[in-house]
This record gives sequence, C-alpha cells and structure tokens, in this order.
Amino acid sequence: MQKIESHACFGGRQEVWSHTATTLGCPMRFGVYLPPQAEREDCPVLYWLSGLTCTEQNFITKAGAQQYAAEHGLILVAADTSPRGEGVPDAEGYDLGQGAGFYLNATRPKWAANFRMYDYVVDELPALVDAHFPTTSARAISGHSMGGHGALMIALKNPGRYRSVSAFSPIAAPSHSPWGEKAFTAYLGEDREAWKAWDATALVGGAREKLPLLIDQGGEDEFLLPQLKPELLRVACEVAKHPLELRIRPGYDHSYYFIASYIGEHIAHHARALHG
Ligand SMILES: N[C@@H](CCC(=O)N[C@@H](CSC=O)C(=O)NCC(=O)O)C(=O)O
Repeated sequence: MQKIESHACFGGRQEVWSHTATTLGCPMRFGVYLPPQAEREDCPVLYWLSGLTCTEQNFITKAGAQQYAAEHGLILVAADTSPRGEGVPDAEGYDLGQGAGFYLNATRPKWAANFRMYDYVVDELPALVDAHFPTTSARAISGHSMGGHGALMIALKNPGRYRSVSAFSPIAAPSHSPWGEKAFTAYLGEDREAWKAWDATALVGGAREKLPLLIDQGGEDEFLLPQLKPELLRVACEVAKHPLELRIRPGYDHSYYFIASYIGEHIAHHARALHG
C-alpha cells in the first residue's frame, strides 16, 4: 500500500492509495475519506462505484460527499472502474475495457485474467480497507450509472453483506441497454442466460434478502431512454415484491452536478442503516 495523496477535508482527510490487486493482476488506486470521528473510533464504510470513463478521482473531486460523511461519521471508499495499465486488455471506445469493467467477473479469454471487478469490490478491496483503516464491520454500497448498477447487483448477490444500497442513474437493466449488451457480450459471451447472474433486474426475483433499493434518477438525463431503463427494474421489483424507492428528479441530467445535489440525502440514508 502506498499513499498517493492526502488532503485535510471537513476536519478529516481525503486520501488516495495505490496497491497491487491480486484479483486484477495490476496496480490499482482507490480514494478513502476518513471523517474526523475516525481519529478516535472505528467507523462504518460506504463503498462508491463510479461510471464509464471514471477513475477514483471523479467521485472524490466532484460529488461533494465529504462534508456529509464528516457529519455522519462514515468512511467513504471510492473504487476505480476497471483494471488498468500496459498489459491489461483494452478496446476501442469509452464503454468497453479500461474504465468500463462493469463490476463483473469476465469469462471470455481476452478479459478473464484481469477483469474481475466483482471479486475486487466484494472481497479484495474491503479486506484491504479493513486491514489498514479504522473500520467497523458495517458496510453500505452506492454508485452512479455503470457503478449504480454495480452497487445494486452486488448488494442483491450478497445478502447480509451490506446494511444499505443506493444508486444514482443506474444502468438498471444492462441486458436491455446498448452499453450493457456490448460489455456483457465481450466479457461473458453471446449466451444471454449467463448475463442474468450480473443483471440487477434479472437478479431481483431471486434475491434472498429484501434489502430496500434507493434510486435517484434525473428526469432530463440524456441516457435515460436509450440506456438506463429504470422502469424495467421497477416492474421486476413489483413482481418480486422487492422494496424500491425510485425518485425521478425533474430537470436533472446524468452529470456529477446531479449527484452533488442529492448525495447528502443518500449519505443520510446510509448513515441511518449503518449506525442503526
Ligand atoms: N464520454 C461519453 C459518456 C461518458 C459518461 O457520461 N460517463 C459518466 C458515466 S456514464 C455510465 O456509466 C461519468 O460519470 N462521466 C464522468 C464525469 O465526471 O462526469 C460521452 O461523451 O458520451
């Protein structure tokens, strides 16, 4: 573990760390915000998963989350969106390969050795965080777009592991989204049955825990109709009687300006579950 950045922030510290990820076979960076409470006590952790093209930097520099984490005594961990670097496979376009890991474990030969973001986010990163920072065992997960879907999918696949889950503008049904279809075909192959294990809308019917899903979605989001399709998740939740609060926010787009406008509400939601 190597500390890359450290900044005083709302009475705590915003740091960036680098480490060698064994699940991904490459060096990785992550952001960690330590609230002032972490100087004297263990704190619960909220994991954040970003969207296409992002690194660990987008959330820590644009969302304005630190002030709310300081208020509620939460550690924030911002993961990168894929393995990276020379020797890691990549592809043309911003929506596949580096910067576009989709938080799954790839099975196709080109990608399978490195693109294991599911194992990284669920197991390797939390083990590292718990070993190096003053954490309690209470965890929550959230994210945006590709990462919003990643948070929902990971929570649905891991009953009991997260106290709460939320998402901004998730790619709610990736098997029915051009972004998701491109990525799932490349990482998992043509067999759509294999996709169901990585698609939150397909998973919700079989979820063993009714962890409530909180979603905020901008009403003027340019990707809402062609890519995000939260209505498909809403129907799946209704059929499965799975609790979902889907809030459409008129006037907001897909950007971090939207996230910054509502991140305080999401952090308060997670704090209630994590401190309860
Ligand atoms: N560059 C592309 C769109 C890329 C984009 O909008 N990325 C979003 C996430 S989209 C879904 O996962 C993002 O978070 N970008 C980073 C940011 O800081 O805004 C295009 O131009 O169409």
